[in-house]
Amino acid sequence: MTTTTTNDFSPPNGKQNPETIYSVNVTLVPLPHLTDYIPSLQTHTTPLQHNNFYHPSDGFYISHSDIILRRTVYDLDTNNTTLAYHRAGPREQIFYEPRNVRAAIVTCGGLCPGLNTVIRELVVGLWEQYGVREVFGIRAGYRGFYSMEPVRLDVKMVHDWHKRGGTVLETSRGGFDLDKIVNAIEDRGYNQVYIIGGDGTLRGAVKIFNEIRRRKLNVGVAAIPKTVDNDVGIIDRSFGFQTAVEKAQQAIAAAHVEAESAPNGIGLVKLMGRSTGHIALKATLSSRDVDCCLIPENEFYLEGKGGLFEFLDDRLKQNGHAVVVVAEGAGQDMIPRTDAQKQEVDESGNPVFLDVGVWLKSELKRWWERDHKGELFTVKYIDPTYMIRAVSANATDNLYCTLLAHSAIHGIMAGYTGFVAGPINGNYAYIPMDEIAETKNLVDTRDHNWAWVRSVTTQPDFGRM
Ligand SMILES: Nc1ncnc2c1ncn2[C@@H]1O[C@H](COP(=O)(O)OP(=O)(O)OP(=O)(O)O)[C@@H](O)[C@H]1O
Ligand SMILES: O=P(O)(O)OC[C@H]1O[C@](O)(CO)[C@@H](O)[C@@H]1O
Ligand SMILES: [Mg+2]
Repeated sequence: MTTTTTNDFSPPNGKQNPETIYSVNVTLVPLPHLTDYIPSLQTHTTPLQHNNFYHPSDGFYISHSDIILRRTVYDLDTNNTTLAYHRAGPREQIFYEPRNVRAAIVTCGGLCPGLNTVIRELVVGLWEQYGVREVFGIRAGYRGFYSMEPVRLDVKMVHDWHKRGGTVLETSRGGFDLDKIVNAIEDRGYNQVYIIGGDGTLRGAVKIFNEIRRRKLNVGVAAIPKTVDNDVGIIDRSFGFQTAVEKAQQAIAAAHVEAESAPNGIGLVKLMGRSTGHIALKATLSSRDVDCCLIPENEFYLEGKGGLFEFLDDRLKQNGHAVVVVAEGAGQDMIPRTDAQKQEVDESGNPVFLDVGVWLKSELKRWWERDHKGELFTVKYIDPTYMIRAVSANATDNLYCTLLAHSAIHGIMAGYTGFVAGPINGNYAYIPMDEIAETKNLVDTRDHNWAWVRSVTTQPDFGRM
């Protein structure tokens, strides 16, 4: 980056000095590489050089000095800094002989549209672009490394997997046993490990990578972030999220039809989002049928001035119907629960939620009975929870999954390890796993997206302003 600076940022007369140069301070985030702990590793020219379908021309190969800026928007009046990451893509020199590669692919955590596409494209990319012939699917998540026989994968087998929802390899929660997993990786002779999963999976992947590095194993580890909730930070969005939002709209449309077809009808839709309201937010913005969107990042209340009931009372008087979208993680603190329920966690240690939709439906009915006894009223509750994530990916997500998988392969082949492949401002980058495992992408209720939701719905701010 240039270091020349000037403080003359004044364009009001429309005449910007064409020679003005501004500066941005860039800090390049170091990316782990196998040669950090195995300095003797040999390089090989990539087989892409002789691939019938790729014709490497100028600019085809990415070099170690190609970077992607984390921030692309700057205010020239302030002292600007940004992090930068190594750019994803094929390298001319690689650190594996393809015929010696034994790759393992695992999917962990909940389902997400596009999982099968990522698996398919890892197999196809390794096979077609690099000539790798030993690719194994680990069954049923992390536990599969040490407790099940792997499945041998080939291009023919995975041919139509992108058309299928779920994960053909199967997935699970829990079962993370670091020693057993890394022992299995060693014993089975895997030298490339591709891990597809969400925040919990990424935290596990960091531990696997650290243990592999501690043992100085010649094994590259890459992760591809997966979460229908879109709660992984740094990257633009997670795959499958758009498909899920699209699917969620069908539920909202149905809730709207039900609500407007009844006197004082309320359509209530619960959408996924354990601790983030991204699906609810984007489905609300794109549907425009929603009167109120409730998310975990913005606490709400029911009774009194500025509460949900007062708002719905007005909306029913004005329009005769209303649609409420609630993210599953919203309002959890208001739902009465037993001590045992308070302690409940799933096999991965995630808290188990009570059904906010069921609770809200009964609270709405209680409110109406109390304040409007004798007047017609109906609440139609739609819970499409698993329907929005159990579908196959849409076209955009399928293409996205392909680029993610191929980026991961190129990175591992280039000797990088302990990284996540993902897009930052539209460009694919390699991000150290530990950095991404520590970030969380929450809805920022101070930014324009949430303001937009509020302006579209005119819902209350629940005391935030
Ligand atoms: N801190 C951690 N350290 C090691 N392993 C972990 C950790 N957290 C979770 N895991 C393991 O990662 C796997 C997936 O975790 P989890 O069930 O939380 O799903 P996830 O990856 O967060 O995906 P999602 O939440 O999108 O469904 C499980 O096998 C779990 O045991
Ligand atoms: O698959 P399970 O264990 O029912 O978990 C459901 C959770 O998984 C997710 O789909 C992804 O984390 C959440 O939205 C949801 O809370
Ligand atoms: Mg998770």
